[in-house]
Parts: sequence; structure tokens; C-alpha cells
Amino acid sequence: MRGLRKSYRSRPVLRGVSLDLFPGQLVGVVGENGAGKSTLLRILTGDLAADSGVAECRGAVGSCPQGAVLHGAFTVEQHLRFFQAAYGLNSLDRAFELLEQLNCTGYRKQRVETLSGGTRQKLNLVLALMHDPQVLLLDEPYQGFDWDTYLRFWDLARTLCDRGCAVLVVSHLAYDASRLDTLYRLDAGVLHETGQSATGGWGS
Ligand SMILES: Nc1ncnc2c1ncn2[C@@H]1O[C@H](COP(=O)(O)OP(=O)(O)OP(=O)(O)O)[C@@H](O)[C@H]1O
Repeated sequence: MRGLRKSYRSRPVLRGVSLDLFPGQLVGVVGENGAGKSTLLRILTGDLAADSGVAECRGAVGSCPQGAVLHGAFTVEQHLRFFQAAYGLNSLDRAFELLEQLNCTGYRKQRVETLSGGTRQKLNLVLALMHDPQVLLLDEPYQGFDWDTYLRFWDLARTLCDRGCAVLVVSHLAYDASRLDTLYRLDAGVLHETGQSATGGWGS
């Protein structure tokens, strides 16, 4: 990203955001509600146009948006099949492996409208990961996760980085700054690199 600017009507949200994200890096962006984190991710995924600046992703992108892209009437497995077609995948082996890692295998035949919020979020994450993307963009990915799942999430994120994936996590909370390679704070439309805390806690 280079010099990204975005205003909604006359209200500036991003005022020149620049960031490099390399293969194998796990980077966090933290910021208050309304700071512009989702706006930034939506520009990166191509969902939203920036007013100026450049955003470029090389390689397959996996995106986990803040609002789950799920339909209540379909089962977990039907969602996987839909995304299998969209991604052009030969098999669902990786998707099933991810469900297993997130402790979700038992929900395969269940309709999404009957799932808990946390389980829906797990499915949302699996849909973003099942095609083994090289760039992973995650908006509040652990919202609604119980503690065990939260830890599994970070293990998974680190494993993906070890395989060469570039992972960007945005959140209004950064409890575990020490799990990240770099943590940025989005403040007044500009990214600031923050000091990392070896003990976790707020990234500031
Ligand atoms: N389509 C839109 N039209 C007008 N204003 C918008 C639009 N989308 C977002 N905004 C405003 O832009 C600002 C940034 O929103 P954004 O969703 O990017 O913030 P965020 O950092 O992701 O917030 P949160 O942590 O609450 O998810 C907010 O003030 C929001 O109200």
C-alpha cells in the first residue's frame, strides 16, 4: 500500500496509509472503532476504491470480512461446496482439515442459522483459508471465539506464516501483540508502528 487516501463525502478516513506486507509476516493493525480499519481492508480486497494511492496484492487473496458472508439456510458443507466452485478447487480436503483444526467437524450438516456466533465465525475463517491463499486479510477474525479457539486461531495464523503466507489482522483490540511480527496503530487516518509488548497486553 502506498499513500492510500479515502474520504466518505467530505470526511477523511484514510490520510495517506503506506504499508508493506511480505510473505511469512504476521502483521496487526489496531485502531479505535471507526478508525478506518475495515475501510483499509476493503480497499485491499478491491471491494472499495481508494480516492488516491496504490494498493497491490500479489498472489491469491483470502479475505475474512467483519460481516460473515454466510447464508442461514445453507449448511456448513453447502457453503464449502459453493466456495469450492468459486475458488475452482478439486477437493475439500483442506477445508475439512481446517474445520477439524477449529473443532468444527461436527457441524458439517448443520444449517448456518442454527449455529452459534462463534461457530459462524469459524466457518467464515475456513472460507477465507480453504484455497491456501498467499495473502490473508482478516477483519476482527477472533470476534466471538472462546479462549481455546482464540489460541487455535493464533496457532493457525503462525503455521500459515511459516508456510510463506502474508497475514494481516485488523482489530480494535490487540491483546496479544507479542504474537505479531509488527503491530501498527491506525490513528487519525495514518498508520504508526507501535512498540511490541513481550507480555501481551494493549499494543500502544
Ligand atoms: N459507506 C460509508 N459511508 C459513509 N461513511 C462510512 C462508510 N463506511 C464507513 N464509514 C465511516 O468511516 C469510518 C471508518 O469506518 P470503518 O468501518 O472503516 O472503521 P473500523 O476501524 O473498521 O471500525 P470498527 O472497529 O468499529 O469496525 C467510520 O466513521 C464510519 O462511520
